Amino acid sequence: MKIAVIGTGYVGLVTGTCFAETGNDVVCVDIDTTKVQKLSNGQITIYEPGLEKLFLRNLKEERLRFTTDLEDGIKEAQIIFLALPTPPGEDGSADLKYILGVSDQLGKILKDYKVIVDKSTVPVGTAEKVHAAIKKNCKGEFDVVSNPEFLREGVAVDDFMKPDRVVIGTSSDRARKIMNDLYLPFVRQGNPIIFMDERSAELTKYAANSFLATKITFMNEVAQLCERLGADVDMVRRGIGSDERIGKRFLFPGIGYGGSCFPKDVQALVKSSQEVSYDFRILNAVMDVNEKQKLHLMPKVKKYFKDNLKGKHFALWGLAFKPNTDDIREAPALYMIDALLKEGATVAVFDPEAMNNVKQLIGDKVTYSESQYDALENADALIIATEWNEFRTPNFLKIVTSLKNKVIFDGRNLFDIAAIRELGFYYESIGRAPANPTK
Ligand SMILES: NC(=O)c1ccc[n+]([C@@H]2O[C@H](COP(=O)([O-])OP(=O)(O)OC[C@H]3O[C@@H](n4cnc5c(N)ncnc54)[C@H](O)[C@@H]3O)[C@@H](O)[C@H]2O)c1
Ligand SMILES: O=c1ccn([C@@H]2O[C@H](COP(=O)(O)OP(=O)(O)O[C@H]3O[C@H](CO)[C@@H](O)[C@H](O)[C@H]3O)[C@@H](O)[C@H]2O)c(=O)[nH]1
Repeated sequence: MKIAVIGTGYVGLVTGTCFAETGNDVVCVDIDTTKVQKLSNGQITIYEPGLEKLFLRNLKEERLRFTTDLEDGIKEAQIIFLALPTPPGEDGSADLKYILGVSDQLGKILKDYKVIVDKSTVPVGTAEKVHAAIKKNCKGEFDVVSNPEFLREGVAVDDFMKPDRVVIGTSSDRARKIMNDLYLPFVRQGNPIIFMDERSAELTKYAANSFLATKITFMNEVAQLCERLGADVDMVRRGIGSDERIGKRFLFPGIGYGGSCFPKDVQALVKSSQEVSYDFRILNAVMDVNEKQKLHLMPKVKKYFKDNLKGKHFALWGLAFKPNTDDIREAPALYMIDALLKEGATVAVFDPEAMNNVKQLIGDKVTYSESQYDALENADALIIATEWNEFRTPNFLKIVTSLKNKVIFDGRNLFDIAAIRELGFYYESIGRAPANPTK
């Protein structure tokens, strides 16, 4: 099939590459000239495990190409995916200016029948708005389909190639058949393509993200209780997660959920609810708890240093909002950095992939280290914000020799309490008793 993908960010690039990988001809369109130039020259623009290999192979096979010219990009396509940003507007609702702007342009250039697919996360009713925006200028035939994307960053290729399910919202039989043919290679292992109406598909995406954010937040509140009641959240997590009705996944407490999706999508669903006079109370609580959770380590840090962080120097491991990505959107680490700097401390950071993005955002407010161990030089304590694998079994001897004090604040519960106690560290984590608290 011939496919166009408009927007070549995390979702667009993965979508375009994976469709090319199953033999389709894909043209990706983006307004960012530098990005299109780099991609056309075989230079990948995001870090996503496994993506570069597929990207290069399909570029070489000429099943994947990039352009800034929308008309050229879509002219042969039977299906046009919109993988455009839907950032929060001033009031927290999803801003549809990119989606509706491109829809408006499409209306002026569509000639023969095409399926326009909302891949972006968009509020209920957007398919109708896209339809109206295209229809305004268009005499040709087209259908608008909602096909929300559920991939996670860091495992995006796997999630896309082997999805738990594909959700397709359409009331057109013609579009349904085309979408079914396109996705068949991805669901051969038995996971379903679930067809529904457009509105239900749009809501499914927000409900999924909000449910997962609620699950994490619930565990973060359980962790708060554990700290106050002398229980261990890891034990409680295992105890409840083995009940199949609850499930083992997404029960890991930490310094809050971040990323480009959960924070904005929970907020957008609350806003959509308000617009139909419904107060989605549980989600208001989720947002409130998560805001506070991002700084959950701060009182512990301040308490250890007797409420005076002025002149203290910290090593911070992990900047990306989660491991295996360079994405720092709404990363809890950034909130920690901000809070530490406000207290008069200095920070040396290390992240395997996200340092350039942080440099672009906050420049020389922190120092950037060559390795996780360089960051420790002369630091008063180590803070861990992201659970990259290389932080899980570090060389503790190097940590001991570089740090001024044997002190670790761990926002992702990486270490075994008994082992770290043996090593003599003062160690604070989430929902577990501190190790060596008297030091
Ligand atoms: N990032 C994820 O993991 C993820 C997963 C599922 C769904 N989503 C949703 O998918 C959508 C896209 O997210 P993303 O993370 O890929 O965004 P992104 O910011 O990484 O990429 C968006 C791309 O669109 C381009 N763009 C903007 N205006 C354009 C225009 N007029 N024409 C062509 N290109 C244009 C930008 O230059 C950018 O390259 C959002 O709605 C998001 O909520 C994201
Ligand atoms: O047990 C857990 C699991 C995750 N997180 C945090 O939750 C955030 C989001 O993690 P994850 O969901 O793995 O990453 P995303 O790439 O943001 O993916 C989410 O958002 C995407 C965009 O909508 C959806 O497509 C995915 O299905 C959905 O999982 C991160 O800050 C994680 O640290 C936890 O704190 N505890």
